[in-house]
Amino acid sequence: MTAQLIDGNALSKQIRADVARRAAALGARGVTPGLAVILVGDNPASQVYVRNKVKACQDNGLHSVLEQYPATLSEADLLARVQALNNDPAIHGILVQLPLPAHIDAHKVIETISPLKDVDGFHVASAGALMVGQPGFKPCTPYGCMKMLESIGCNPKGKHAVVIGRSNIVGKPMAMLLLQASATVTICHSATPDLAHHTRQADIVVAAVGKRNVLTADMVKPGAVVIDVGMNRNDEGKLCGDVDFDGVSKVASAITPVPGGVGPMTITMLLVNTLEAAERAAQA
Ligand SMILES: Nc1nc2c(c(=O)[nH]1)N[C@@H](CN(C=O)c1ccc(C(=O)N[C@@H](CCC(=O)O)C(=O)O)cc1)CN2
Repeated sequence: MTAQLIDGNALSKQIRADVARRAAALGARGVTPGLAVILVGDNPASQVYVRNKVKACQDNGLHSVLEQYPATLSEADLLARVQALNNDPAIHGILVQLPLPAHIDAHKVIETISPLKDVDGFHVASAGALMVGQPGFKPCTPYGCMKMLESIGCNPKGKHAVVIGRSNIVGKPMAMLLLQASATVTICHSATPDLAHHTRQADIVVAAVGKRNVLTADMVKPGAVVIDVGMNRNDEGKLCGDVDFDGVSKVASAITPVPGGVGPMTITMLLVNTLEAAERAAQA
């Protein structure tokens, strides 16, 4: 078997075209969706991600503001900037790029963002809304993974999904979204004794650990759908995911690549959330 490739770039293109159409419709009513992106410090990967976010806004009719600060910015000053953006009517979404420098409490910063503008979906209010099935912003990466499943006609209802990883921004919300879609969900993590025992029973596996080769071909049920959220470097310095792509793609029915899979979808769903924030604000 050779797995179908779930192309995050191609799917992003389709979804972004719809975002651009809806943004134009909102613009005709005098509202331009606006995203503020805050970057603290000079992490090279974060610089690339925020630049890509700003460009994606520009390309699809969203207004964006990039605020860059030195790593020495104080927590109090960052909180004050977030407060100011909470009160700025031209800004519908606020994103603080992670990781933040060690002296800044990321939790405190995220909790300062208004839940109405929390387009990353990281605020406790957004997490709570997801847990109880109320409207709120879904974290972009797991939201993108759900769209990728939908794009290949994979309905999680009645399926067994195994999520590897329990982070607040990917693993836990991913499990909640799959549960909401009526999957039977198992969350595995670093203290799970026999990971392969669980993954071999899964119809859907989502790997979100941040470690190469966490999922190999012998751990996958033939025909399973595999979503790779990982972003690592191999020995040659090439970008790779958590999944042994070459091996697993011979067993799975569908698989996401790295690069070109979940990564671009993360930015696409940020655009979707920002647009939705602007649409909600225009209705209020
Ligand atoms: N405030 C946030 N911080 C972080 C998030 C987030 O969603 N919100 N996620 C990650 C980084 N991230 C977005 O910010 C992100 C990572 C990777 C990609 C991506 O498109 N990756 C490409 C490869 C890029 C490369 O060549 O290096 C791919 O997979 O094809 C997009 C967004 C942590 N911080």
